[in-house]
Order: sequence, then structure tokens, then C-alpha cells
Amino acid sequence: MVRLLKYSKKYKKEILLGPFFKLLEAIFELFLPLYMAKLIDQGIRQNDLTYIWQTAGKMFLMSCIGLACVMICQYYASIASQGFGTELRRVVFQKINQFPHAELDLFGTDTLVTRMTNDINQLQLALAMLIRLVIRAPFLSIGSVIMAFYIHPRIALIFAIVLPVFFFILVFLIKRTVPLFRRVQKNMDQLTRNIQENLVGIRVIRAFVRQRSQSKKISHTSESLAKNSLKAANISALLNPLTILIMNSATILLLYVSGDAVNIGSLNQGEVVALVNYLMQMLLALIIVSNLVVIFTRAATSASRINEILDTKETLTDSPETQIQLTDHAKKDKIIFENVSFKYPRQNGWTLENITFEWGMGKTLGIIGPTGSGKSSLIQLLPKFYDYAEGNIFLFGKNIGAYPVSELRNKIRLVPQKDTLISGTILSNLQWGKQDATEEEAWQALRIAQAEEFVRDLKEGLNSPVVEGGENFSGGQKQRLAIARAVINQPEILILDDSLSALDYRTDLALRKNLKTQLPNTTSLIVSQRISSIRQADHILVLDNGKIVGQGKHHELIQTNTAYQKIAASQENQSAEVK
Ligand SMILES: Nc1ncnc2c1ncn2[C@@H]1O[C@H](COP(=O)(O)OP(=O)(O)OP(=O)(O)O)[C@@H](O)[C@H]1O
Repeated sequence: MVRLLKYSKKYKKEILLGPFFKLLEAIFELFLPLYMAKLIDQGIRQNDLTYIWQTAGKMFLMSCIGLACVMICQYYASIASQGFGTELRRVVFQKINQFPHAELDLFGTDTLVTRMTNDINQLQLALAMLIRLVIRAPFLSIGSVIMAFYIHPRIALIFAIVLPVFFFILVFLIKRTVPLFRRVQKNMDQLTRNIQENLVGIRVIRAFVRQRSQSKKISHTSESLAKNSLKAANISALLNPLTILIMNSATILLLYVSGDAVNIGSLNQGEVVALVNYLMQMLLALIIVSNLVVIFTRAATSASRINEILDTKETLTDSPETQIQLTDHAKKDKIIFENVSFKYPRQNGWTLENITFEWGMGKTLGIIGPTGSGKSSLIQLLPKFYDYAEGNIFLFGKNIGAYPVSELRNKIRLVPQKDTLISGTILSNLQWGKQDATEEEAWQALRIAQAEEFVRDLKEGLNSPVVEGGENFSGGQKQRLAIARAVINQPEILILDDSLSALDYRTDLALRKNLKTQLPNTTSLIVSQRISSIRQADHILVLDNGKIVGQGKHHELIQTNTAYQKIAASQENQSAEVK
């Protein structure tokens, strides 16, 4: 947790001054019972009105200054903790943004969401408490004991008896609650996962009439969260009555012992009141300490979850040295895969095995194969979304490891199988592809993607709203808008991962023709299950079970490759193009 404090360094002043003001307040608070004792013993007992007024005035002034100190401290604590939380969230989000897909798969979005929200809130709270209470509470409890000894050392021994009893109870409660709080955090992760899954898949849930079972699942997780939270709260709730019990018992004992001391004249009535006050102060401060222990234990769990993100070593790093080793191999104008093998984390066998092929700049590569054959996995290696385990990939004369990730990804535009549009307008979505794209460029991109006609038909044209995920467009419209977004900056490499699947054959054909004629310098890679979408490619790969089982041009494959012939045969009735 201490490690994370570096993200609060902008707020050094607040972090130092906050506890200082709180300490000032605690000092005043510590002296108040002494003044009270004097007021009773010297003022009230001797009927000295002037002394009473003077002492009461001093006590009032001390209370006012104390209040001002508390307010300043709270102010500093809020500024520092909010600022720290904001900075930490920024850093964590930046880190998550750099995660390759393998790391994203390993964590899962649900836990990343809880860590970004719940865990950082917990750390924010811990910092605020650190500023407000971490010095004050121990200072007050120790100070109260010292003051009690100063007033009457023998009676102050009661404090020495109460302290260990209280500590015993505290340790007992903390030991029981901490594991429960850990479980609560896990439940939170699970609940976020369930809610997210249900909201994203709400249409599927309705289509399969699974509302009831899904609601049950969420209720179950919710109940388990409530159960663990309640258990922890019930145990924590014991703290207050137990403290009051100790406080009252100790007060009775104190009054009993003090009575004798007053009778023999070794203690004044005012001092008895002061001792009772110190006893209360000590116990209240200890309750705060116990709450702090709970807050910090929870924060420590949160800190380790945040550190887990920050410590995650990116499996993909920019490594310019690989360029030096491998330039000999590379052919300047080609994209080359050389014996590439790849598997997903936690998988046993290869997802892709010994993949070797090459294709030239400005040419089109088609990839076809049955579902699950590894087509999407293959294309994700090129922009370094995943790192491959064996072999080499060269891009225009350099091993891809030699490219800084951002440079590599700026060269490549990938339209994934399930692309999403971002909430905003059509234009703002297209500007994701090119920040300063003009309306003219936007229309040109839409034209290439065969989307111009339907966008012109919309009342607000380019400024038509796009809701989250682009759910206000049809599947085919979404695909075309996503393609327009990808082609707007005339990318060096364009990868379409089954992105034409929702288009009818005529639109698919027109779109591919546009890509060829309007983007002559773009090297394209088209993944498809339909032969019609890739038959005109300059080179075609046939994948099966993670291996290349054929490559060449359409007319060669259709003559000689059994796997390709099988796919063609199964599609014969679907497309006139294949015949
Ligand atoms: N993120 C992932 N984590 C683990 N395994 C994965 C992941 N994505 C895909 N796989 C596995 O890798 C294999 C290849 O999947 P891939 O998506 O590359 O196939 P595909 O040919 O593109 O299939 P489709 O045509 O159905 O999209 C499959 O067995 C799949 O289960």
C-alpha cells in the first residue's frame, strides 16, 4: 500500500498539514478535562465566579480553535484523497489500456471494473482516514493514559487494566472480520461480472426466455454478498456495545476507587471528573483505532489487487534490438510469417502451428477455414494483440517485435468480427479512424464501405446519433460503418475479420471492388467463411485445426486442394459467384 502513496505526491502539503491540524485539535482536547477539573475544584468549590468565567472562556476558545483545526484537516484530507484516487485511476486505466489481449483475458473485465471503482475508493478512504485519524487516535489514547497518571498514578492503574481487555476484544473481532471483508470483495467481483454479462447479453437472455434463471443467478450472488457483508457488519457491530460495557464498568470501578481517594483527600472532585473524561477519551480513541485497522486491512487487500495490475509485466514490449538480429531475413515489400506457432494462455495444445506464408505490399490475402480453425487468432498476431511463442513475423523488412506497438497499430486497421461503434454520431465514429477527418473524407469512406446511401437517407446524415455499441443500426449497417471507420485514413494494411458476413452478396462484391480501386496502395487481408469473399484475393490460405492445409490462388485451390473443394462444395448452392 505504501508503494501506491507515490501517486499522492502532488498533495504532499495536504498530507503533512492535515495531520498537523488534527494533532493541534487533539492537544486542545486533551487539556480540556484538566481545565474542567480546575473549574470544578478551584472555581465552583471556592465560588470564584471570575475564575469560572475565565476558565470557561479559555475552554470555549480552545474548543473553537479545535473546531477550526478539524475543518482545515477535513478539507486537506478531502483534497488529498480525491486527488490521489483520480491520479491512481488514471495510472491504472493507462496500464490496462496497454495490456495485450492475453492479459485482458487473464484478468477479465469484471474484476478490472471492480478494481478501478471499489478498490480505488477503498484506498481513497484509507488515505483520508490516514490524514484525519492515524495520528490523532493513538495520540489521544496514549495522551489520556499519561494525563491520568499525572492526576493520580494509583487510580490510573485502572487504565492499565482496561487497555489489554479492550485490545483482546479488538484482536478477536478483527481476526473474524478481515477474512469476511476479503470474501465481500470477491463477491463484489462476481456480482459485477454477472450484472455486466446480463446487461450486455440482455437481448440473448430475452430471446431464450432466460430472464428468470438469470435473475435467480444475480439474486444468488447478491444474497451471498449481503450475507457476508451482514456477517462482517454484525461482528463489527459488537464493538460498540462491548466498548460501552467496558467503559461503564471501568467508570464504576473508577468512581468506586476515586470515592475513597476523595474521602482521604488525595483526590479532588474535579479530578474525578477529569479521570472519567480521560477514560472515555481513551476508549473512544481505541474504537477509532479499531475502525482504522478494519479500513486499512480492506485497503491492503485493495492495494494488492491494484498492484497486481500495475505489476503485470506486459508480454509484449517494444524491442528494437530484434530488428538488428532479423533484418537479413526480411524482404522489404512483404509480410512474412515464418514457422509461427501460438497458443492462448492456459491452453495446452497449439492454437496455430507452424504457420508459414508471405504476401506482398498492396496485394490481397484471403484466409478461409472452418469455424475454430484459427483464422481470427492468426490475424491478431500481426498488430501484436497477442504474442506468438515460436517463429517470426516480418512486416515490410522488419520483425514486428522491432516496431513500437503504437507505430505498428497505426499502420494496421483491423475490423474485428464483432466490431462495436462508440456512442456519439456517425461522424465522431469515423473520426476515430482519422482524428481530423473532414466531412468530405467521411463521405468518401462511407462510399468505399457501401454505406453512403443509407447514411444519406438518415435525417441528420453524418450527425445521426449512434447509441452505445451501435445498437440503433442493423448488423450489416454496423459492419459497413466499422469498415468506413477503418478505411478513412487509407491504412497501409487493412484486416477484415469476417466483417462482410452480414452483407448480401451484391454489397459484399461492390465493397470489395471499391477497396481494390479506391485503396490501391492498401495491403488487405480478408478473413471469411465464404469463398465468394476471398476468391479474387491474390493469395489464399486454407486453415484447418490451426494449420495451413493449402495455399495459392482460387483457381489452383479449387483444382487441387481437398479442404478448399469441400468448403466450395458446401457453398455451391449459396452463391452464383462460386460456380
Ligand atoms: N481469447 C481466447 N482465449 C482462449 N482460447 C481462444 C480465444 N479465442 C479463441 N480461442 C480458441 O482458439 C481456437 C481458434 O479460434 P479462432 O477464433 O481463431 O477461430 P476462427 O477460425 O476465427 O473461428 P470463427 O470462424 O468461428 O470465427 C478455438 O479453439 C477457440 O476456442
